[in-house]
Amino acid sequence: MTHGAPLTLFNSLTRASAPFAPIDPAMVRLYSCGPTVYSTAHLGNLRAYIFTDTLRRTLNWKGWPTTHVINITDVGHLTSDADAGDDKMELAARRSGETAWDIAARYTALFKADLAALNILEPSLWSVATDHIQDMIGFARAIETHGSAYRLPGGLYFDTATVPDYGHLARATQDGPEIGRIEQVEGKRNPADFAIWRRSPAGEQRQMEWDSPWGRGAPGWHLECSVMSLKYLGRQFDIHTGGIDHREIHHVNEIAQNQAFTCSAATGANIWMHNNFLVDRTGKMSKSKGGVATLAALVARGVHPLAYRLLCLGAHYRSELEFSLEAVAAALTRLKRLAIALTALRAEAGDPAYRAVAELRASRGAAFDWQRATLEADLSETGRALVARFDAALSADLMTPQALPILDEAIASRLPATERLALVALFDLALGLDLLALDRRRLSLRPDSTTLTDAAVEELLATRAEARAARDFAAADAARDALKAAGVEIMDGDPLRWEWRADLD
Ligand SMILES: Nc1ncnc2c1ncn2[C@@H]1O[C@H](COP(=O)(O)OP(=O)(O)OP(=O)(O)O)[C@@H](O)[C@H]1O
Ligand SMILES: [Zn+2]
Repeated sequence: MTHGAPLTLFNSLTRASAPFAPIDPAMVRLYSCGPTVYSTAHLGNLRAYIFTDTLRRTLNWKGWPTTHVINITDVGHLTSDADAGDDKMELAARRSGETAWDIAARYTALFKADLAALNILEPSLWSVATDHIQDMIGFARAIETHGSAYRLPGGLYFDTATVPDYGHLARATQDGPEIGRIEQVEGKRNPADFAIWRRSPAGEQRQMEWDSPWGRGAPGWHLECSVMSLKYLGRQFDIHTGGIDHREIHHVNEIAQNQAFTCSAATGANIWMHNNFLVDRTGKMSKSKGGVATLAALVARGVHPLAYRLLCLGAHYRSELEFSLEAVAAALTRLKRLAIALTALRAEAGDPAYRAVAELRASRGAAFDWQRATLEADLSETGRALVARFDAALSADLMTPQALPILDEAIASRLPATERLALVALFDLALGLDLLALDRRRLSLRPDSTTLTDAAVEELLATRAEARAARDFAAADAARDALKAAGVEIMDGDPLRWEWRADLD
């Protein structure tokens, strides 16, 4: 059963939005290009997964169960997407002195922790590239047998002239096609041809290398995603996602390989969706930039991860989003206001346990039919109208910036508290802000820059209260100033009494 308005999604293949029609309504199949685990994901990378989580939750919200695969790229991604440079993993290993395997394990774990902190649902499957080397060799052999690949001293290369309409995805979305901007290699048949399998250079030993019909070496990054998506989701599945940088090369080459493998014009996925960049004043956020660009760095400043999720939801996924500390601090303030309203609402409603929502983390892509049936059972006409408007916003290519104000409207409405709480729980199925568990205490994170402990704050507050009682205003002011200087927000008359202020310096 599907709910509400028809879901329209923007397809980069056609440059147009169209109503979504699943291949199999009993299971929508979704693949997201995963992280290259050579360093900590930056906030831009994480925007890509907040987008896929919103997509996945929206599909579930509409009543479709999903199988969602995210891969882990732990080999084969070169420093330039244009098929040139070093393998990012090998380079990181050389620089740090750790093994490439240890680096992959560490950054995979950190990436998963970041996703959990952002309340992103676990995919149905994490597929790790180095667990699929034999599959990749088999796939590449098939491509070679079909006449779409040729051997050069450097390895096995894909012949882009052998597939129909090579580069369509990039051209469809770009005025001046630049598909040929790829490493020049002696013997390549076409400028855009790319490596499927890279031989380890003579006399050089990679940490990650395997035997293959084309010599000892490693798979190309594009090959990995073709193999893992088709293996788990079938030769034609519903939706493939990635950042907009993948639209020009990586996904173009995945499509070409899929066509060569299946001997057809089919691209592998019906819909290719791309999130736009998180940018800062200097342009696209990328791993080479230091500073505040990671989730851990935000947390160190006392900014809760869900504030970053809210910031992302406040922009449409196809728009650039400019990151600044001020913007994420404003999102934190907005989240705190929500927390205050929701704490009051829970108290008023008598805290019914919406276990269906609490158990979402384990849902692994189940349709939200169960939760929705429970939560929508007793809605009034006004409540149903709010749900319909929220649904219409989401259904218009995931227009979260228009869905968020409807949440505020529901909370501020004159509906009974239990109904307002049900609406919050419903909307949170799609928004994933963990709204029922939000409280201000949880949102108040101690910035690393502060010199005070919680106990020291309590002590200074007690000193201030005593000084005030004794009408020693100088001492009271001194205590207040010390607290302020250490990043404490004093909230007289508030049951919380104080909280940490995010450090924006
Ligand atoms: N600034 C950004 N904003 C949004 N998405 C991004 C940004 N940078 C990368 N992505 C996306 O993040 C996902 C993970 O990419 P991956 O881990 O391979 O990053 P990367 O290419 O190594 O990062 P970088 O571009 O910083 O070197 C991809 O879908 C990629 O398109
Ligand atoms: Zn990919």
